[in-house]
Amino acid sequence: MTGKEFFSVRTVADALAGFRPGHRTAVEVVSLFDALHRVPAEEVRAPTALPGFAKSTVDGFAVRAADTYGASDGLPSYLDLLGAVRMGAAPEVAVRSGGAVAMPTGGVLPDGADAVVMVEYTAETMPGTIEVTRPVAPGGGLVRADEDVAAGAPLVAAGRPLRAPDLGMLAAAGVTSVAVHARPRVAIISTGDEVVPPSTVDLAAGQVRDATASALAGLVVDAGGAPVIAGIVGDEPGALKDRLTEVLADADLVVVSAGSSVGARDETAGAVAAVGSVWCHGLAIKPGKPTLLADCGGIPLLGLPGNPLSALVVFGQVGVPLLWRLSGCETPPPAPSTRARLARDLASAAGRLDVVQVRLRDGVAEPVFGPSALLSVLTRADGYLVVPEPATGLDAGSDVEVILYR
Ligand SMILES: Nc1nc2c(c(=O)[nH]1)N[C@H]1C(S)=C(S)[C@@H](COP(=O)(O)OP(=O)(O)OC[C@H]3O[C@@H](n4cnc5c(N)ncnc54)[C@H](O)[C@@H]3O)O[C@H]1N2
Ligand code: MOO
Repeated sequence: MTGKEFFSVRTVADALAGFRPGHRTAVEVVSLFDALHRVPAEEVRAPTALPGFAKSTVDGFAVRAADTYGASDGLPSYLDLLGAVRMGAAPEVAVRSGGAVAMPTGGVLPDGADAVVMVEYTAETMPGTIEVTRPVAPGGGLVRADEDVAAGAPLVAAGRPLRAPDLGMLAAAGVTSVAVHARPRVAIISTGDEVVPPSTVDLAAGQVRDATASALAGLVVDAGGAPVIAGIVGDEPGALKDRLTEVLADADLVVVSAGSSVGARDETAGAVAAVGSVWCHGLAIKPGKPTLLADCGGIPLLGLPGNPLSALVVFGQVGVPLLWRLSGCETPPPAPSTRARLARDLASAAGRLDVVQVRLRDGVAEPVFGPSALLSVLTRADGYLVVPEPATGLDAGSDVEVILYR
């Protein structure tokens, strides 16, 4: 059909605000070793205080701080050496006024002590007596029993992906498993008669190997999802609808690439309309306008442009936040970024989000231009910048934020 236009074009901001999945994935309990970047389904509180005992943070001597006041190289404080604390054991001796107990870093602070003076500021000039040549303030050289976390205080928050230190904190608290949202299952369907599996050795005229599914699977994994490669569907009428019906039974998000433009064989919109309700057809983004968002009985569906570059850009802007939300995380973890100086003017249309690939050289962001038909535009880029929806462009020399690929 000719003369077709996109209907119901929406902005990316609208899509992020208004196209929200109603459901979250189920909750499962995983061990700490499987918990990195997973999203806790509930807050975890510390069963007990951490570290749980007042401990020395230096090698030295547990003392009463007041006994060291005014100490200097010229006029040291002399303290009786009362004993030593062993690592991993309760102190067998207390500190009294005028006394000191030898301490390893991490040892339990003996009763009566309120500070630990570093060994560097002491000397054992005669057996049984130490000289202290620097004063230490109360609380110096130690951490309190509840200084890391108080009993009952939050260890990790619900909805924030777990980072490596969070796993350490949970382990320290004796929490060895954690309830997280299941990885969203993302069914990835490629469409088009010309698209053949990547394993195809010899291509017939006009055939292309499926580049999009593998690349999308990478983005899905990166955003904590579980990709399910759901194959290639040809252009014959009805085929896509049948495949959609199958994959919708077992997916949290369905992604269909190609076929959502305005060409004669662009079947996606029709097939999607048969299994769900189309939320928008056409997104105000460049590249990536031929995008379709639909709700299929509570399962969000993303119809992406055929050009792999455009498909990946749109998935990054819309699919990735959607995936995080499905996993129970409302605000996706920020991608690493850097500031740079824009090398040249960039034009854009107001109301449209432009995603511009850039290379970075010595703090300068040089746009990588090229048609969306070329995937190499993405593989050559170090990152991308966004010309926001209200802007009509950016001037050469502008300070821009570049989101970095890793
Ligand atoms: N008259 C117009 N034509 C086009 C417009 C337009 O607005 N008016 N938009 C262009 C843009 S932008 C894009 S993007 C494409 C998107 O069209 P479709 O989503 O219908 O995708 P196709 O036409 O099927 O494919 C486009 C291109 O990508 C190749 N392709 C598709 N799938 C894969 C895959 N899995 N792996 C590798 N390559 C793939 C396909 O062979 C085509 O070359 O429409 C423009 N046209
Ligand atoms: O939007 Mo097309 O998606 O520019 O290549």
